[in-house]
Amino acid sequence: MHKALTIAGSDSGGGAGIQADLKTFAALKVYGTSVITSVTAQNTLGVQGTFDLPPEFVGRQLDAVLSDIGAGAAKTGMLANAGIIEVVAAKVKEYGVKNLVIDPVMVAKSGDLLLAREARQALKEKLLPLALVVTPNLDEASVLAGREITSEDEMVAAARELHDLGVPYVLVKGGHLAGAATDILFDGREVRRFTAPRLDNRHTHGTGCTLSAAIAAFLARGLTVPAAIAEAKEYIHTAISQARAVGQGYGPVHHLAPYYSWGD
Ligand SMILES: Nc1ncnc2c1ncn2[C@@H]1O[C@H](COP(=O)(O)OP(=O)(O)OP(=O)(O)O)[C@@H](O)[C@H]1O
Ligand SMILES: Cc1ncc(COP(=O)(O)O)c(N)n1
Repeated sequence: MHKALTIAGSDSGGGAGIQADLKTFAALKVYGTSVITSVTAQNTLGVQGTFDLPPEFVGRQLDAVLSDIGAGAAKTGMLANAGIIEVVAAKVKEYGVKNLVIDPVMVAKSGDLLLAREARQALKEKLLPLALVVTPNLDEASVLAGREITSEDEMVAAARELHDLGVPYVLVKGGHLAGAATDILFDGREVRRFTAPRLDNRHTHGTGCTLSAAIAAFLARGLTVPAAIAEAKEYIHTAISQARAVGQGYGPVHHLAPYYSWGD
């Protein structure tokens, strides 16, 4: 059985975080396990509150999953603070977790902080070197590179710089740029572009979470990184194209669960 682990925050609204990741794993027929870092009170309008779990308890969840079930691939999302980043890094090393996808979540689409500002350095120094793939959006790439990234050329330059930090595959996502939705992958040798037509749909809550979970799911299934990204890109494109209003704000993308459909 293919297995993937998500280490992320809970979104009570069901659109992002752990919930998006587990829906993605299920739709891609990968057995999903979860380690919750923080519980958010959240809906389609924004984040009303966050309650971070003690790092020690995040560690206990990691021990529970990794000592028994294991994971062919793992992803991280919201990590909340430096204490949690440190315990995740330690356990990834202890259990030799392979195929780690890091979605360096910092701020929700609604503008709410999901990672303490003072933890950004810990993310860069302690966790990034353990990643196989990192998937920053434009804002996250700007923070990690230390300057504004606003064009495709700058995305390529940022991908090269992040690769120099020791990440084998850097995927800078261009979802927030105008025009086609193009993501740039740098693997230390060549630059590859993954492009899809831009969809005119405001219901894009959880796109980043879903993309990184889909990459982890396809890695767990044994695909190479470029192949996993190509498949994940197709998955997120379809998921955005089928997204509907749920609640009054930005609705979640639609997960293509194999055994049921929306109904009415
Ligand atoms: N309107 C759109 N049409 C097509 N693809 C899109 C659109 N918006 C985002 N994408 C794609 O969705 C994926 C996620 O990209 P995005 O830049 O939105 O990530 P993100 O900002 O981390 O997401 P989130 O806002 O959920 O944290 C990328 O592959 C991106 O190209
Ligand atoms: C628990 C959690 N994790 C991640 C996101 C980012 O997703 P988005 O940028 O689509 O709000 C979120 N809103 N909540």
